[in-house]
Amino acid sequence: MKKHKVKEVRNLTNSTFVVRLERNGMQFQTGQFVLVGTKGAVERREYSIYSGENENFLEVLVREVNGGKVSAKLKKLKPGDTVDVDGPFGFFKFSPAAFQSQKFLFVATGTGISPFHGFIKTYPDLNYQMVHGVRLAEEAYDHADFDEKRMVLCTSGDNKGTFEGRVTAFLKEQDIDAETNCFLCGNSEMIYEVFDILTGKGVPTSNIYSEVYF
Ligand SMILES: Cc1cc2nc3c(=O)[nH]c(=O)nc-3n(C[C@H](O)[C@H](O)[C@H](O)COP(=O)(O)OP(=O)(O)OC[C@H]3O[C@@H](n4cnc5c(N)ncnc54)[C@H](O)[C@@H]3O)c2cc1C
Repeated sequence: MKKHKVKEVRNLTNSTFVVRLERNGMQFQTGQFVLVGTKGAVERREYSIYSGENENFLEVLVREVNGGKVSAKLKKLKPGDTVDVDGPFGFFKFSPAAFQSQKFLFVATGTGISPFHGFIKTYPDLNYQMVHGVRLAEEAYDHADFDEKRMVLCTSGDNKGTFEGRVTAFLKEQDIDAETNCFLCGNSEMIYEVFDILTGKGVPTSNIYSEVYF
């Protein structure tokens, strides 16, 4: 475990924020996660790495969960504070060179967009479509960092996104090339449903990769 100093906390909504930490030389592959906790705390939680492999800082995107033990403490962090970080861990690693087809579909709910932010920061020239599902359009976390033409914002609680409804409803309407490499990240319910939609459209299970948050 290492101590990392907080450089900045950037609020994106009332409950969601980006914590920028000193990188301290940490090597990782985009898509991996770190365990983060406040200084000396017993409890730590997994957070996908939001920043790119080549940036000189380490970022995580966190949503404060109601009554959550760790996320509520992270919300109170200030520049200069220290957090405990372990890792990197995980197999949701992304390296475009590993794929024959260079067509990528990224599907996320809520803060599940975090690893994909890391992907595009690391590999800005990717041929991808990002489908992001949130309740309200204000939860379009840092969408300006993505290519506007490649982003679909699905909103289930207002009509201010590109598509009104859940990511599952959007995907059901799409033709998806079976060669597409599909990456899913977020809550388990979405992942199971999207998995069925994609396989139903002929995408082989070997082309589907997922990271479950809760
Ligand atoms: C591999 C991995 C990567 C993750 N990456 C991120 C990330 O990048 N950003 C992020 O915000 N979270 C991420 N999470 C979730 C995170 O690890 C914590 O579970 C979350 O911050 C809640 O922790 P807590 O201690 O505040 O709440 P707890 O006290 O542990 O739990 C409170 C309750 O909230 C539920 N819960 C957990 N996460 C959410 C959520 N996002 N929305 C609604 N309910 C939830 C739990 O199931 C639990 O019932 C990731 C989880 C995993 C397994």
